[in-house]
Amino acid sequence: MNHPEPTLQARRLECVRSDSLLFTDLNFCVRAGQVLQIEGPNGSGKTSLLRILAGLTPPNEGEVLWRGENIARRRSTYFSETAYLGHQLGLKADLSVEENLRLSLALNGLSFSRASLEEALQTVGLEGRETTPARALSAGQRQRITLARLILSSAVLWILDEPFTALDSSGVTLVEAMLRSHLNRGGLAILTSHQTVRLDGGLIKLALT
Ligand SMILES: Nc1ncnc2c1ncn2[C@@H]1O[C@H](COP(=O)(O)OP(=O)(O)OP(=O)(O)O)[C@@H](O)[C@H]1O
Repeated sequence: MNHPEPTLQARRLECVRSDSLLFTDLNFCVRAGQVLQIEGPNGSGKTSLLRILAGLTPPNEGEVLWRGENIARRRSTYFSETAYLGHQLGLKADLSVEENLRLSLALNGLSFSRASLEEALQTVGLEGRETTPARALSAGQRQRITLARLILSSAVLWILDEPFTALDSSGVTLVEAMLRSHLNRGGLAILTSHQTVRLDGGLIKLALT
């Protein structure tokens, strides 16, 4: 079966939280090779929008389409093609770096070889840390575990909530490089960030108020 191009489309999205209307009639389309950066002040609804796009919360109105189909109707396919990096990193403090990665990828039915693990850890600056428990790492190093998860997931769509938080300048440069190679491979990404994201092209923006 031929799958339509990877595109994520928001149609007439509305979100109400705590009786406040965060956004309504929100429409956009993100295609392969593009990053959508969602900007807006604290409390404007960026995380709420990401959770809707990730299929974790239903919108009050409207729909999200992946490859032209409503994500609510094709949840398992959608989740298998998506990597969501939320505020909560989803790490188990007592598990090692490797165990955390194996567990989180297994939840999506994925596994990886020793060579892929070593390469991913090298890329994110955690080489030799396979057996270190997550609780023994710094906040930035824990964030880097989730970057390794992104690399190992081979997801087409990355949804990243504040991916630069806790990272030093080399970490910021690393995430930008990862985004560039993800786009070059035909991937797409949606992220929230208060800072400038340096890409070679493909960056589109959406401002919440
Ligand atoms: N689980 C929840 N129940 C009720 N209200 C919520 C919930 N989560 C968020 N809200 C409210 O929705 C609004 C938007 O929150 P959200 O986290 O989406 O904003 P944000 O733009 O990501 O903020 P920040 O920049 O601070 O991360 C806030 O006013 C918040 O109080």
